[in-house]
Amino acid sequence: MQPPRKFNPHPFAYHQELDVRIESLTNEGAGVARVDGWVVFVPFTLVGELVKCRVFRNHKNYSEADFVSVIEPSPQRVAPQCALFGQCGGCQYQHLSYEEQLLSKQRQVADLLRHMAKIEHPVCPVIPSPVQYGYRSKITPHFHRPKEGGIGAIGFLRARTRNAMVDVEHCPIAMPQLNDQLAAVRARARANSAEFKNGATLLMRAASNGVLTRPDEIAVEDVDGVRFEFQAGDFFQNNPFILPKFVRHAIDEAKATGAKHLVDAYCGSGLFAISAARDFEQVIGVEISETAVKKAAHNAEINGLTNCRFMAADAQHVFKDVPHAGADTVVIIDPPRAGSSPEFLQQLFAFGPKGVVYISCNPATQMRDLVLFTEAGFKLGTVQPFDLFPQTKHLECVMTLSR
Ligand SMILES: C[S@@+](CC[C@H](N)C(=O)[O-])C[C@H]1O[C@@H](n2cnc3c(N)ncnc32)[C@H](O)[C@@H]1O
Repeated sequence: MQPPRKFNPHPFAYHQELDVRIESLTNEGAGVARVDGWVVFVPFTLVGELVKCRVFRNHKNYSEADFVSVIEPSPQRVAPQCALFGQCGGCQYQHLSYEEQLLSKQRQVADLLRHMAKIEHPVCPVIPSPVQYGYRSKITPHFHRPKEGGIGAIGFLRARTRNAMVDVEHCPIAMPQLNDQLAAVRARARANSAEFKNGATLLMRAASNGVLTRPDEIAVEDVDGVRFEFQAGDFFQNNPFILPKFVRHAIDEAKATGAKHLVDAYCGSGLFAISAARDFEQVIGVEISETAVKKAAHNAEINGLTNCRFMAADAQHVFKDVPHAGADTVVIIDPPRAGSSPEFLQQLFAFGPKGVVYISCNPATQMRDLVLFTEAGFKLGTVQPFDLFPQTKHLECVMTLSR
């Protein structure tokens, strides 16, 4: 096999096979081995295992290798349910028992707290998802620009590539009703390949009113007796099985601050604001997507709530419109993966809320923001991760901050 043009041949040759013992896992779940002190990363491996791997890249002070086979398996190794596990970039943990997945995510949060935020702080055990396969309510299979022969692979990004797709006929982490319709959705795209000048992303959203494939269709979800309507293409949490516990925790933490009022920043179609409305005198939500925020106002109405107000704006603008003192108000923030903006945090700190419940699907940006919270005089309370995404490296973390 010819090495790629820029391959650095030190210390290993291209595709050189090594037998290595896995000593630890990185934050993102890849195995770490050492060969005469030189670090080699091998994905899909577990601590203690002896594995065969194949080097594909040497960096300045470490190498990356593909996993080839297990020579001595860990007792925690389980059989992946997906035939594409290892090829598809969607899942990283199917080979790991569920208990170990949870422990590894708890350790990941503690490590990030230690290394990024420089805080030694207890992390609660990760709340498990009641369903560990067949839980995802939304999938978005993608395909590249059709060539003369029509559409190629329809599926997800191939592991450790930036652009290659792996063809996915069945996704075991998706809800069964999505898999039931996946063949038809794929066939429809292929039959209409002439319509696609470019690649495209297909939408499949399972809601209580069926499987929706058009972004402007209205999805309906019930979360703990509260009805939510939203556009199928807008954001909504992807694991309905864990949602009641997850939402309850955020609200209980917000209530425990003793604040009378709630601001829900990055509120989407109002999941936290509306679920919490009966626990607070006044609730204000802010969200940048106009379609989502319209639905939030509508959702307050259909649930018979009259104490909620929603604004379509960049989150940082909410504070000038809050008629209450910061000392009477708690803020829930649930920003996208990039985290909050410095402008938002400045406004938040100037407002001086009684407490903040910070929900994030990206613990790295959450830790970055946490440093600014502690510098602004906030004290870290409960750190509670939730496993919204079993079989994957992703996790959701709820941090409570008080002044
Ligand atoms: C992780 S989602 C959370 C939504 C909601 N809390 C929920 O759980 O359904 C993040 C939301 O932030 C919104 N968003 C992104 N940037 C924003 C900004 N600068 N200001 C306000 N909202 C923003 C997105 O449209 C999205 O709805």
